[in-house]
Amino acid sequence: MQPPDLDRQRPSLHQSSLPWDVARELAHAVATPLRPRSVVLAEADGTTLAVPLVASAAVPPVDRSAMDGYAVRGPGPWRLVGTIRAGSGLAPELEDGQAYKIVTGAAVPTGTTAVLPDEEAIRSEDDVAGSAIPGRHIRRAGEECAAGEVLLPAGVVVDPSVLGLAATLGLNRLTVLPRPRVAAFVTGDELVHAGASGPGRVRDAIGPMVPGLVHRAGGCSSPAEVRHLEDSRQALVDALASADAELILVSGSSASGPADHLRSALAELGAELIVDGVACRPGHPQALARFEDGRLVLGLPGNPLAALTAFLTLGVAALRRLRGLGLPPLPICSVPGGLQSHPHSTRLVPVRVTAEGAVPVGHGGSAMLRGAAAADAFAVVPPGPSTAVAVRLLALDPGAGPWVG
Ligand SMILES: Nc1nc2c(c(=O)[nH]1)N[C@H]1C(S)=C(S)[C@@H](COP(=O)(O)OP(=O)(O)OC[C@H]3O[C@@H](n4cnc5c(N)ncnc54)[C@H](O)[C@@H]3O)O[C@H]1N2
Ligand code: MOO
Repeated sequence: MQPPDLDRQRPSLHQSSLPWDVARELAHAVATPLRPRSVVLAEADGTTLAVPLVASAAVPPVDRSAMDGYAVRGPGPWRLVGTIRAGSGLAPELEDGQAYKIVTGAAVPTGTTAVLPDEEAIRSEDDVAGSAIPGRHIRRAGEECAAGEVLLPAGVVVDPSVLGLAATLGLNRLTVLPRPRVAAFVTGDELVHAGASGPGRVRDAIGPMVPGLVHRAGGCSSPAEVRHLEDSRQALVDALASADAELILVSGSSASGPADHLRSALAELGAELIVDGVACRPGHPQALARFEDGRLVLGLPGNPLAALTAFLTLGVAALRRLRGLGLPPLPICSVPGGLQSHPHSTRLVPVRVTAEGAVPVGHGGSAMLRGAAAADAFAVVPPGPSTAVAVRLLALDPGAGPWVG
């Protein structure tokens, strides 16, 4: 049974639209951080540390050579007594006047007073001479950290350097907030997934954007998870009811046309509509809803640029909270030529970020991606009667650091 009156009972989008900043903050506030779990390092990239990263032992664990050369004891010349390779165990103690040939990173024998680099060594058959400054070229045990030292606080995003550090510490697993799972559905009977657009056929431009956006925003999805749904409320209801993900994206179906079923499907499933339109251009029909079980549904407008701005506005905010992260302030940048404000809506204008400031690239209409493809960020132009000469930047890459601009 379809409840056809649900759409008519709604206030118009213009009445229910929230200011852009309010909508973004709300999307962040309504999400609940995921539960921490232990994952192997290979699965931890992009997750969030749930507990501080603590050194279980000193790094390095022993004094090591920082150069290929000779571990020596006392003043030279030294008699060569052996060779220490990268995988050699600890060599016997050095005595005054003795030297070992050694490679970078190998443990220096007890008693070593310095390492003499190859290029500073004067070699003869069994001896080596040169000027070895005491303590030079030895990486001391505990130089990087002592046992028990807190290296990173909880809340840090795990990136390749964190993974390398964890491995250096001898860890095999990390306790993290995992990447949120994101399911995605594109709707529209006119959509095709190969070949060109034409009368009655529109090439899907949103599906191909989703996996990369989701990954950069710290979620996980795969191309196989972007499913095309026929334009029917029942198909949408079934897909929403069974989607096993913390965030569900639905593109199209967000406005008030005969095939726009998102809001009525959400109502039928008892979802709470949290954002019902955002006062921004493009992207104003975007919506965010929450099921009782906590799953969030983000309605992306069908126009591709509007879908992109909606994901970067509400989707990224919700994902950050699911990952246990705050909503970072957006960097501010000057606009040399100024950008005209809209009287009631926040404008999101594709710009390139240059040394001179933000430069609009044009082609920022809601149905076109040409501007976004050439841009680094959206300039966030607040509503009002004026021309903005400085704007906040919403990065097109949601994984980019806050120093962008
Ligand atoms: N009476 C009203 N009509 C519209 C309103 C409104 O407030 N009142 N808002 C307009 C705005 S703004 C937008 S944005 C769109 C949003 O429409 P829907 O989310 O319902 O999406 P559709 O109607 O399915 O499609 C709109 C447009 O985008 C094309 N499309 C859809 N999906 C894709 C895709 N995956 N890849 C490429 N292009 C796609 C679709 O063919 C349509 O041309 O509504 C306005 N109308
Ligand atoms: O605001 Mo629509 O989202 O113009 O494209």
